[in-house]
Amino acid sequence: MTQTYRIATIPGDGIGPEVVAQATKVLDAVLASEGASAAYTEYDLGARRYHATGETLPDKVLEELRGVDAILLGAVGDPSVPSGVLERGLLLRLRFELDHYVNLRPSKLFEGSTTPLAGNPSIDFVVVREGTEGPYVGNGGAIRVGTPHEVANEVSVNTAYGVERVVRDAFRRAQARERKHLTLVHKNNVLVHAGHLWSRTVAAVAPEFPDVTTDYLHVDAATIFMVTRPERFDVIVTDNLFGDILTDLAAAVTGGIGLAASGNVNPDRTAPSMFEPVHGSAPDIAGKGIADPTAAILSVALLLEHLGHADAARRIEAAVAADVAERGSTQRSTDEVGAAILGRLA
Ligand SMILES: NC(=O)c1ccc[n+]([C@@H]2O[C@H](COP(=O)([O-])OP(=O)(O)OC[C@H]3O[C@@H](n4cnc5c(N)ncnc54)[C@H](O)[C@@H]3O)[C@@H](O)[C@H]2O)c1
Ligand SMILES: CC(C)[C@H](C(=O)O)[C@@H](O)C(=O)O
Ligand SMILES: [Mg+2]
Repeated sequence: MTQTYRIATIPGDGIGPEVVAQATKVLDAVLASEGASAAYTEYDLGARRYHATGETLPDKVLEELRGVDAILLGAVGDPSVPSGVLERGLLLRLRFELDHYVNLRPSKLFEGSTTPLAGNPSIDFVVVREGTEGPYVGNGGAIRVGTPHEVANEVSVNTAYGVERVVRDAFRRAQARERKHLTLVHKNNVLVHAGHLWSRTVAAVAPEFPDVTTDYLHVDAATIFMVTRPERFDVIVTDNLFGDILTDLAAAVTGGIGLAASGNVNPDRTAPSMFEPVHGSAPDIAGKGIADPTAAILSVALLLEHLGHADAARRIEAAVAADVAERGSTQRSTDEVGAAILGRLA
């Protein structure tokens, strides 16, 4: 029987639609070779919809999305919309409502990719970024706005439940990897309330995974090691904001933001997971046809892995690796990169 997956696409803003167009071609090709297919529903969400109707994520759309097998998102955010409106009202709302508590962001240095870290072929780590708590929850406010006496708060929320479930997921992922090493990244020398909850949780869960070694780094030191000794990392578990910042840095040292993929995963499968590049809508290059679609294509690999097609995911990664190895420094268009990767899958 042919399996048809219901895939929702949210191309979004800026370069989002450009990279999603390439990613769906790859998804179709790989699923076809597995005797499966994708039935797409495209959702027009983002700046255009906001200007037309004032909506960011209508409840009806959210309910429809709950019924799909997976979501593929391009990017959200546009200079014509006040900063935060789409990011919070659409992207973060999806992550929170669909309980994407594991924001999975792998970093691998593909041979031949451009990195400031010459001669470091062994970078291969994954950041498990908490996706539903921390300073992202919108627990804040401001008074006397616009006056010299303004006070603005953005309070980080860390629950024992939320920290434990993401820490346990990170341990599981570490256990499944060759090096079996987990690094907690936080700032428990200053953020003592949240930081100590994270540290205690890692210590409490560790005995369930006796073969996994652990260590701890303050986030500022973690940025040093990510540049000077990135090979020391295997699995990193960290909070929502530290994970956001660390994964842009990780992308920069492993071939650039154009290669960095992510999965907003609901490990309990109580709602669909959502896959998207780490990068944003890149207004500076949007519409020029030069965005690198590789991150979106590698996000499709994470999507396939989540749907149980691990071999297909590996084939996409191999096609990307082969393409990156021969890229050199010539600038290619979005279509050319997509076609080259697709060609290697044929
Ligand atoms: N997941 C998301 O949807 C997401 C992620 C990050 C930022 N954003 C939003 O995107 C907008 C722009 O944010 P930003 O400028 O801070 O980050 P960005 O990731 O959009 O761009 C940062 C830099 O990286 C470059 N870049 C990004 N993706 C690229 C690609 N595929 N190929 C080649 N170059 C690429 C851009 O041209 C830019 O110079 C903002 O509205 C922001 O909130 C959305
Ligand atoms: C746009 C923003 C809400 C988002 C985040 O901070 O998570 C982005 O930077 C990302 O990394 O996906
Ligand atoms: Mg980010």
